[in-house]
Amino acid sequence: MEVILDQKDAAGWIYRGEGAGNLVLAYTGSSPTFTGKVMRIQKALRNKKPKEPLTLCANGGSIFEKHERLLWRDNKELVSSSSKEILERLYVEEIMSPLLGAKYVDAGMRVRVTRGFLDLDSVLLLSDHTLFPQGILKGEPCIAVEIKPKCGFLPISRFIAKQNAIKRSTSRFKMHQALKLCDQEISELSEYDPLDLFSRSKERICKAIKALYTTPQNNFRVFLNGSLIFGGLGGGTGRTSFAIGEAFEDALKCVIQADDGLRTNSFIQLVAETVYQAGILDRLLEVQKLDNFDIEGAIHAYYNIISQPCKVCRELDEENVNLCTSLHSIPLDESLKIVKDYFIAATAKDCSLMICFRPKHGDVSGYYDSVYLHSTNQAFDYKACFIDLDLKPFKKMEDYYVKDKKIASCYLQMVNMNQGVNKAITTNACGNAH
Ligand SMILES: O=P(O)(O)O[C@@H]1[C@@H](OP(=O)(O)O)[C@H](OP(=O)(O)O)[C@H](O)[C@H](OP(=O)(O)O)[C@H]1OP(=O)(O)O
Ligand SMILES: Nc1ncnc2c1ncn2[C@@H]1O[C@H](COP(=O)(O)OP(=O)(O)OP(=O)(O)O)[C@@H](O)[C@H]1O
Ligand SMILES: [Zn+2]
Repeated sequence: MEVILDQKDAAGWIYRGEGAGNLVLAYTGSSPTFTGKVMRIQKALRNKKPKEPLTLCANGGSIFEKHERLLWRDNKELVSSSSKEILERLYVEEIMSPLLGAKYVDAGMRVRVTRGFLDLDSVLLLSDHTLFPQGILKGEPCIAVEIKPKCGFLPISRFIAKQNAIKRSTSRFKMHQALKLCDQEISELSEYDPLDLFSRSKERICKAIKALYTTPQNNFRVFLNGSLIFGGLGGGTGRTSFAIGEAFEDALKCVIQADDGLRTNSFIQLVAETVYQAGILDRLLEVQKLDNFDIEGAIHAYYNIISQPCKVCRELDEENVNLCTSLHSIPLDESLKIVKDYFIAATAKDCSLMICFRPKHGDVSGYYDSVYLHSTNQAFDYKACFIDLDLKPFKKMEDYYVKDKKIASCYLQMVNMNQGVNKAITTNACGNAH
């Protein structure tokens, strides 16, 4: 039976979180149809006038513009998507799920809504990944961690210009921190480095989780029974203060059986052990690595696809231009593959991972994977899922190139001025007092 959200279903949906593009509401009502679900609403679509069609049927019914249709031409269903929501769902199901593993991906269900419910035609219903499906073990506490890992590898593409060689030895996340600090998007540098989280070394994974706890920004959140208990709601947050740390330690009481002062460490160990043991990030890393030309190579393939003179080659020095010009004589199919892989990798570099835990009782082997926490002698069931696997707009390619240059040069500037980013925190390379 088709699910339709009606005015009578409007009660019980509460704010769960948001990003740049979407608003997420969680269900707390009593309807079994929506129990354990969240609703994901695209912000841009929310503001459409009632009479305006939600399905953007330009381009013969496809929501894609000309070049996007070319890019994704091997996937007929995707190309013929008539609304952004249909497209997003299909992209997750058809492209990301096979790459990341269906076990870790939830494409969700598109549900029609009546005008009395929301000023929309349809929304996406997803499982609430901060919870275990209801009814299995009622009354058990559920603790979930959300990690936005970002890019976990250093690029090795030969198309990286000499002046950007720093990209080969410093993670993009770390370099981006310098730009964010300059732009006052953050007030201090994160201690987190994705290279640790993706390292496959238990010690480095643990170091990464500790760093995320210390400086969560928009990369780390914790939920208890669906409510946020750590991290920023609807955005980032600064360094963890003593008071926040104490409140978190206290909130962990009902899940981690340890004395005061020891629970947070145990929780960090639990998350690190799970990331290490489950190998969840290994696949994500492989998908991120589909970007093997780096933006400095992929941008040339982009100009091939849009059949326009390459704005980048125009500005390169002689040494770089010779190498990059070669990319303008490759077959169209090759250009399409380079750019398509770049976009798939971009999704994988921007998604988040949710891992939900509940204490396990008895020795029974269950449906879920489990992890053992030595420090407290406790076993937990866990389930993991990637969220926010959105397709990035094709027209963002030029922005990606510009931002990449800006990130590398801002970082270098900071290093040069201060001989080390840490020193830059206090003197702030942008000249702003902090
Ligand atoms: O470019 P980045 O690495 O800053 O990633 C953007 C994210 O920034 P952050 O993780 O804070 O660095 C950014 O996150 P915030 O809005 O800063 O929380 C978005 O996720 C953005 O994607 P989209 O435009 O919403 O599709 C992201 O843009 P894409 O690069 O993934 O297109
Ligand atoms: N299926 C889910 N279950 C539980 N919580 C979720 C789910 N999907 C999203 N959330 C929560 O809502 C927040 C915003 O969702 P999401 O990341 O999809 O938004 P976005 O606008 O795409 O973000 P971004 O700006 O990073 O692209 C998440 O950070 C997470 O806390
Ligand atoms: Zn070029």
